Amino acid sequence: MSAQILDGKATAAAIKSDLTARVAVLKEKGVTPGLGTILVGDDPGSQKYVAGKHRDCAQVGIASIQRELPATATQEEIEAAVRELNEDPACTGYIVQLPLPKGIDENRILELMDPDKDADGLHPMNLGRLVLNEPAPLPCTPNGVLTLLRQYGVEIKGAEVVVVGRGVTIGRPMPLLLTRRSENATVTQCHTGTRDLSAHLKRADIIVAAAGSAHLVRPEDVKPGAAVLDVGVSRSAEGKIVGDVHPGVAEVAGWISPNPGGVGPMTRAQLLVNVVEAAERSVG
Ligand SMILES: Nc1nc2c(c(=O)[nH]1)N[C@@H](CN(C=O)c1ccc(C(=O)N[C@@H](CCC(=O)O)C(=O)O)cc1)CN2
Repeated sequence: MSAQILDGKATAAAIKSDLTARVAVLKEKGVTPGLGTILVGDDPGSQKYVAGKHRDCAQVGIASIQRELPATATQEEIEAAVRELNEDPACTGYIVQLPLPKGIDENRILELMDPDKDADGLHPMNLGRLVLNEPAPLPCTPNGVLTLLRQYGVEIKGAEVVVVGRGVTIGRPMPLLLTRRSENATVTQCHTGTRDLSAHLKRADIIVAAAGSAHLVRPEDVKPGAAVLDVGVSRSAEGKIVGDVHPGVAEVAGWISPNPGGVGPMTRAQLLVNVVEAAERSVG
């Protein structure tokens, strides 16, 4: 058996094509959506992701606002950049690229953002709205995972889903999205404290692997025909991406997302969706 590829690159391209048309309509109404990014430090991965976000913006006609601070930036300096984007009328929505350097209070930075400009859906108010089932910008990676599953017709309703990881960008919000009535999945959240990960994985119809642990999910852990989404990123000595999913899983799974080329491009596409939706709300 060889799994069907959940092609994030192609699905993201289709989303961006739709957004290009929507941005053109907004511009006719005198509104140019703008995405801001705050990047602190010189982590090559983060630099690459932020550059990709701005490349996407250029493709669909969204304006880019880039703020870069050195790794030595203080809490106060980062907070000043956040306040500046909160006030900038050209900035429809923005993100603070995570993780921030050690010693910076990340939660305080997120809390300081204007929730109406939170393009990542990670402000506590927006995460709270998600819990309360109120409209909110959805966190980009979890929403990208859902969009990819829907695009390829993977049954989510009633599915047993195992999410591996509990980080703020994916692991925490992913079950919130999956357990909404519109999705109706049953979710088990696993993490480094889980006693028998393999036992949980073996029961899953859908696995979302977001632990950042190379080849954590092995072929023998996967139920034949399951959908496996590889979200985790580790780097080999040569700097190449190594996902959380062992390559042999493709022989057992029914669907698999490549890494790179799977959830990463979807994360970026959903970010643009959040910015365009915010701009559309502003024109009513
Ligand atoms: N503020 C945020 N910070 C971070 C988020 C996030 O959603 N918001 N998620 C991750 C990183 N991330 C988004 O910023 C991200 C990860 C991967 C990609 C991507 O396009 N990956 C490519 C490969 C790129 C490469 O070669 O390295 C792919 O998978 O094909 C985009 C964005 C942590 N921080």
